[in-house]
Amino acid sequence: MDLPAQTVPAPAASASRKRLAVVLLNLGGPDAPESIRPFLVNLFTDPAILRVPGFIRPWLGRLIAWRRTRPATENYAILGGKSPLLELTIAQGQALEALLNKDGLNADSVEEVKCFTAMRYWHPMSDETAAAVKAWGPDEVILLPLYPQYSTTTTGSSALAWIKAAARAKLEVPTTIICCFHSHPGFASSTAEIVRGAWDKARSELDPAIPLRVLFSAHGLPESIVKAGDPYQWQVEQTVAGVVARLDLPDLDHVVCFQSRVTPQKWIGPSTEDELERAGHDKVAVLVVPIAFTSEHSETLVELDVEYREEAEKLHVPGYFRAPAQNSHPGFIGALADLVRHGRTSNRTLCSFAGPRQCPKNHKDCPHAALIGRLEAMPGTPVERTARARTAA
Ligand SMILES: C=CC1=C(C)c2cc3[nH]c(cc4nc(cc5[nH]c(cc1n2)c(C)c5CCC(=O)O)C(CCC(=O)O)=C4C)c(C)c3C=C
Ligand SMILES: [Fe+2]
Ligand SMILES: [Fe+2]
Repeated sequence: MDLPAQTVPAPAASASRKRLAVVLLNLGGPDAPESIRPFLVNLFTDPAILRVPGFIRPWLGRLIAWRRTRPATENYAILGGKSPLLELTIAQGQALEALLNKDGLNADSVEEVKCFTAMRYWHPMSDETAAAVKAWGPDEVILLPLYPQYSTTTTGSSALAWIKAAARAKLEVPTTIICCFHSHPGFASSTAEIVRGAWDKARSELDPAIPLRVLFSAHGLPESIVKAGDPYQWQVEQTVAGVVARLDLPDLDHVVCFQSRVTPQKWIGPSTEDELERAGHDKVAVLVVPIAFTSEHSETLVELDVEYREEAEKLHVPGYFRAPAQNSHPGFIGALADLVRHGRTSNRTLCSFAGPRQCPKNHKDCPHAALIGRLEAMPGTPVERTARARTAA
């Protein structure tokens, strides 16, 4: 596969010039119709996603992927047979790289920053990217998930995949993992700016007599994963509270809901579809805000823009509007730059937007409780080396 953003010249070693590789972690999406099935197989055979005994997983995962291929193919056909996620993630990386190189990271040191992309379920995946990062020869690596809220199924899974790939590539440099930024002030403000713009536009198009309700719609999760201790739902609620506080819309009618249920188990709710039904019943228009995706992809462009819009019409919802995802919004890229700066100076292997653990104790799958030990115990990995160096210091 051609990876223009990651084919980089070999390092021109210089003692005074430090190199920082920022690896953007994202989910990935098929790049052609024939990639849809193998992409889904990668997704459904991930132990973080399909929590069944290991000997059943390859069979069951393939079966679920096979069943999902048809609806997924129909969805991706609307987008020309592929996901836009890679292009949008590369664009975010380019904007972040330009900003970090322009503004610098520390007043007292001159550094060169390069952004790379590692996708979890489709190319470029961690092994390819770890090799590209190694070839560039950084002094330090920062892993930056494009998921604001931590879930074992997303950031947790990607971080583990990266650490294993980095060990295979013998990429032995200090590595910091930014685990979440659900309540980062810059992230909340830039999201509020986007939502406020969409709100003002919707209001200007809507009959003033019709009330408008904001549906903050996040990707759902099976309830069993949340009950097992995954902090994702709690973190989504924190994001929404932070964004609403910055909207300057007193008494805003809003709700947090969850979309994209793809397995038969019980998923967390309320579902976005149920909220559309309630809006139809209450005769209020809706502004749907994707709150757990930072770029457009199949679930915003197809599920929100096509399927739920049609559903809203059927349910006689008197108006349907959708706020865009962050993509390369300057405020959002500024927030990512701040996370990188903070991660570098935190002196932590695992760093939230504010440094230490943010999740209340009952979320036992918070990475500060559940992931850090596993990462540090992986022999020969960059994280283990960072941990040892930090312990020694
Ligand atoms: C916050 C983000 C996400 C969480 C949490 C998440 C959990 C999760 N996802 C599935 C199954 C599928 N997800 C699919 C696509 C997809 N998922 C996310 C994000 C989260 N997933 C994104 C950004 C994308 C889109 C990629 C793209 O198309 O550009 C898909 C494939 C599409 C489809 O078939 O509709 C599946 C399947 C599960 C089971 C799960 C938690 C257990
Ligand atoms: Fe998903
Ligand atoms: Fe946490």
